[in-house]
Amino acid sequence: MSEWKEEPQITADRDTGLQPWWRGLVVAAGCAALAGLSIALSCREVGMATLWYANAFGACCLLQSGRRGWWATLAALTGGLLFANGLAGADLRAAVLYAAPNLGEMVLGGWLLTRSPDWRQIHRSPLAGWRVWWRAVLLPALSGATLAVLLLGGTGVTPQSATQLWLTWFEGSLIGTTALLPLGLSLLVHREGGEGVRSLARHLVTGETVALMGLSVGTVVLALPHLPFPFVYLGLPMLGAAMRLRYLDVVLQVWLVSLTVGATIARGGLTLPPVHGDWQTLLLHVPLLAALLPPLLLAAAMESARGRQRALERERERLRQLYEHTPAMLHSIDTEGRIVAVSQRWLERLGYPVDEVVGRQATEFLDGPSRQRMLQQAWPVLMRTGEIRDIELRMVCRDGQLVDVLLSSTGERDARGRVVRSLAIVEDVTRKRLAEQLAVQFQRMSVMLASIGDAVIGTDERGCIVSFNPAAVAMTGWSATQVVGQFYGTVVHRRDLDSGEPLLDPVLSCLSDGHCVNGQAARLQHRDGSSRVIRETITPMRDPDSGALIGAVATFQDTTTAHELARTLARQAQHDALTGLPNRLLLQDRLQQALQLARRSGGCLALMFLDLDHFKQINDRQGHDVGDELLRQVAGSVLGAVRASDTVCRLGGDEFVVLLPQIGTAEDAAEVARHILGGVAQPYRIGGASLHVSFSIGIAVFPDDGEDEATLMRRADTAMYQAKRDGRNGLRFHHALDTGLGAP
Ligand SMILES: Nc1nc2c(ncn2[C@@H]2O[C@H](COP(=O)(O)OP(=O)(O)OP(=O)(O)O)[C@@H](O)[C@H]2O)c(=O)[nH]1
Repeated sequence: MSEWKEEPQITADRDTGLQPWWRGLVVAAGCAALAGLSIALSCREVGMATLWYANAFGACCLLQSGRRGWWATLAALTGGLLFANGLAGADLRAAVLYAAPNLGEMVLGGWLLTRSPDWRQIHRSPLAGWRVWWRAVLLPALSGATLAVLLLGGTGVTPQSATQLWLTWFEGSLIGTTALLPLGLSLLVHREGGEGVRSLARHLVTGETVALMGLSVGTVVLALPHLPFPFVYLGLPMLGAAMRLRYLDVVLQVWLVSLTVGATIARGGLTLPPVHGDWQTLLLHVPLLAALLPPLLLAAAMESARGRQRALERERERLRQLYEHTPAMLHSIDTEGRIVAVSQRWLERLGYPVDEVVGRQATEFLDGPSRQRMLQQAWPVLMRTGEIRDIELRMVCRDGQLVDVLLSSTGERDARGRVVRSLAIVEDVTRKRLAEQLAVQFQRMSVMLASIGDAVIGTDERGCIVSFNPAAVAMTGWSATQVVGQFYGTVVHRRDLDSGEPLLDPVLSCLSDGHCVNGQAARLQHRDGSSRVIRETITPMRDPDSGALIGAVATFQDTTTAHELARTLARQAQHDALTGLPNRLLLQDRLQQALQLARRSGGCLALMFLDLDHFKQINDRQGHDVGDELLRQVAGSVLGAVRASDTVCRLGGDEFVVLLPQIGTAEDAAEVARHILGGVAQPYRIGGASLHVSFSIGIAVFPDDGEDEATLMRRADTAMYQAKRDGRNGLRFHHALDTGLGAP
């Protein structure tokens, strides 16, 4: 023995928990028991030990003891062997001579087992079983038999010849170790795997195990005494059990069968073949070995196959779980296009139960155009190349909803390279497509908002700005980044057009009552201090589904030009173009207001008609332009003669009207008229000429001369004509026409 290699993985003995002396006692007792059993089963009639179990036990004990406990184990085994031989009647010398070859076998077997880890695979690899057999069974038996002949031959301890001794030793050791070593090694393997004794026992005591073991043992009991070639019959149940039972069950059965064979032979229940003694042992042991060894190898092969089968099933189950529960839409189809498997995600997204999907054509779940594309383009490519990538399709949910998908598929091929099935991954791109469409729409809207001439400002539900287009930037002077998050009213400063007072934030009122604020005109203050007139509209924005307010959009446009134009037009409509004085339209308006006031207050007003005297002559002599200028200067003179609250208007030609809205008496009006007459009496210097003009003035007084506009106008006109008739350059009151009063 060169070196005992510490086998780091052998842990059986190192954690038994037994005290060394107690363990030694157990080892010695076990060895003695098995040796004693073997001796007891020896067939004395033929002078041989049919099977020898102690060496298998010893090899296992040495294997599990490790390097440190090796000597103690060996000592215990020696003690056990000596005790058994002594008990069988051998003297000490004979016992020592018998024990020595057995110890040699144990050591050789144990050492060879530690050199190779094959024994751990014994239960699931026939090759490992074979290697273990010839290394730990055959070689030790050959060595032991040879050593026995060397030690015992010629000592008189045994009556057998050297050949007989070698044969009986070799065969007994070979059969006994073949029968027991696999059981011992299996128990060690199970113990290393953490399987307890109870679990092993529960597994062993099953109906099938007991029945098959009973069949094998019964075959031994029946066949050995009564049938020729009994081991042929024994082989059948043994092989049957090897195919059905676990390896541990089979090795236990092998050991029990060997025990039964040994017991049967010991009882003389075997009819030995009628040949010479040496041949008799061979013809007994070779068939027995042939009956015991193949079931062991077959059981390992079956265990291995079952292990592979279980691994395959686990793998298949794992793949099935992975397939069904992977968070992706998967389906598999056969060559006819029928769905054969589908993932949970696929079913959830399209809303189908699995039994409505499996077996149906995959194209049934596509809309019309997609079905055509699949059948005419994608499917032929898949069948030909075994692969298609990112085919854009539209699937139909159970409720009719459409789902945009990208389908990629890979074909499974048979041995001849033909596609027999394909696995498709379906990517739901509905949201992606929607997002793309929204992005395009958003871009278009952004361009539109940027291009639009009106300011467009979006706010959130609180009234804070969220978008601000370039027109708004131009009109307010704020940049979009400066205003986002600010209230509309703090950015868009608006004032009342007439009063100039700051206006409230219209977005806030729109958001509070949910109503549009339509076409409000206001003056917008630019950041640079300038202002412009705007017309703004505030519209609430609502969530299309819930109807809840989600913000507001304010739009306004610059209406400064239109506003100024309107004001100019309004002014032109009410004023005389030549003199800038109010015209008849405005006069009527003011007269109406003055009459209302006078009626309410009980006051008086006067309406004066003024007509230039002989103006035609000036026109004719000096020209129309001079006449125009004269009219302008005369208008200024009249204006200078009245108060700011009075209205001077030109009716047309050389006719003027003065409205005095508040007078105390008619004399007040006469005073003003005289003042006017005095004013225009001054010469006007126009174009180098000095021109003299005068007015004929007719006056009507409210309420004495009339109570409405038309009457007052008519009567003032009448009075004016009277003034003309009376010689011009004077004034006449209407109410004094009959009395001749009112002359200056
Ligand atoms: N330069 C100028 N002349 C005007 C304008 N409108 C009217 N006239 C002239 O004013 C004159 C008015 O003359 P009348 O009021 O009819 O007669 P008159 O010469 O003033 O004489 P009496 O009124 O009777 O004192 C006409 O010759 C018109 O052609 C105007 O806008 N500019």
